Amino acid sequence: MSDLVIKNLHKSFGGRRGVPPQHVLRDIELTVKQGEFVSLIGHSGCGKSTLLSIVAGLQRADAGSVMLGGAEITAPGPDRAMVFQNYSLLPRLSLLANVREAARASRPDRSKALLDEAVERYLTAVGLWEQRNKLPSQVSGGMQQRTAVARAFAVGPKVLLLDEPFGALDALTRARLQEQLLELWSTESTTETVLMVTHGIDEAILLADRIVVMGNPPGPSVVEVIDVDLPRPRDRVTVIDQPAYRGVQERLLALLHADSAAAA
Ligand SMILES: Nc1ncnc2c1ncn2[C@@H]1O[C@H](COP(=O)(O)OP(=O)(O)OP(=O)(O)O)[C@@H](O)[C@H]1O
Repeated sequence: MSDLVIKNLHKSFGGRRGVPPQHVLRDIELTVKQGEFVSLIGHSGCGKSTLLSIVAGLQRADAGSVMLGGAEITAPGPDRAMVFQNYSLLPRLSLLANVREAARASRPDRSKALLDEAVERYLTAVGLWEQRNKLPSQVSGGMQQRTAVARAFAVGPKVLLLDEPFGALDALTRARLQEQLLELWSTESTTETVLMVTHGIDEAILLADRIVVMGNPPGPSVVEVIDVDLPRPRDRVTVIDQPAYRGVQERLLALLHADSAAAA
């Protein structure tokens, strides 16, 4: 099984030239099971992006380990793909070339036919096949983010890491992209596990199987893990009437409010 297992993880920044270290992540113990969708939520600065980038292999922890399928993560790899808030497409490449180049570089052993098939499938799934020859500057922010999502799926990762990917989008575009993400994750891809940073309580409940509430230092990084016991597929209009939805929403609000009160 390709579970993602985080054990005893610590991370600080600074701590040189007489400046005390800033402890950002403290003693994180978290297992994300293969096939799970887990959201990370917490106030600004509690270390959500830092945790995601350690799982991506872009940063190293000071102590502890992150294992994927029994192997320790020490560097980026094609078994993980990350989507950032700010689109991060290459400006001189078309949407098609952005997706194709990332997919080709991450899996050079894939045949041209399989590569072309993956690129077309994911650009079509996010509704951008017709726009494929445009440059990022010629399309909207929402379209750029859809391209970034298509690119991440085309890489064929086991684990998708999403760092607040819809934060910069308007509500309608965000809703559409949430649906496309769920569709891709649940039906059309090799991607089984999703770890997603969000600031949106409703977004976390709509998408996740479990929500990890993170707190600001000096307390522990993981304050509570909440199960979202709502059947799938979830409909954003009707899901909010379910008692389980209200329960999770109230618990999240209480925890996040308590953390802001402690930080004040
Ligand atoms: N490379 C770095 N060097 C020094 N400090 C850093 C570095 N990266 C992050 N930090 C600090 O670590 C803390 C956590 O940052 P991080 O971006 O992980 O938080 P976050 O929870 O994702 O915040 P936000 O919700 O605002 O994006 C912040 O105080 C930040 O300034």
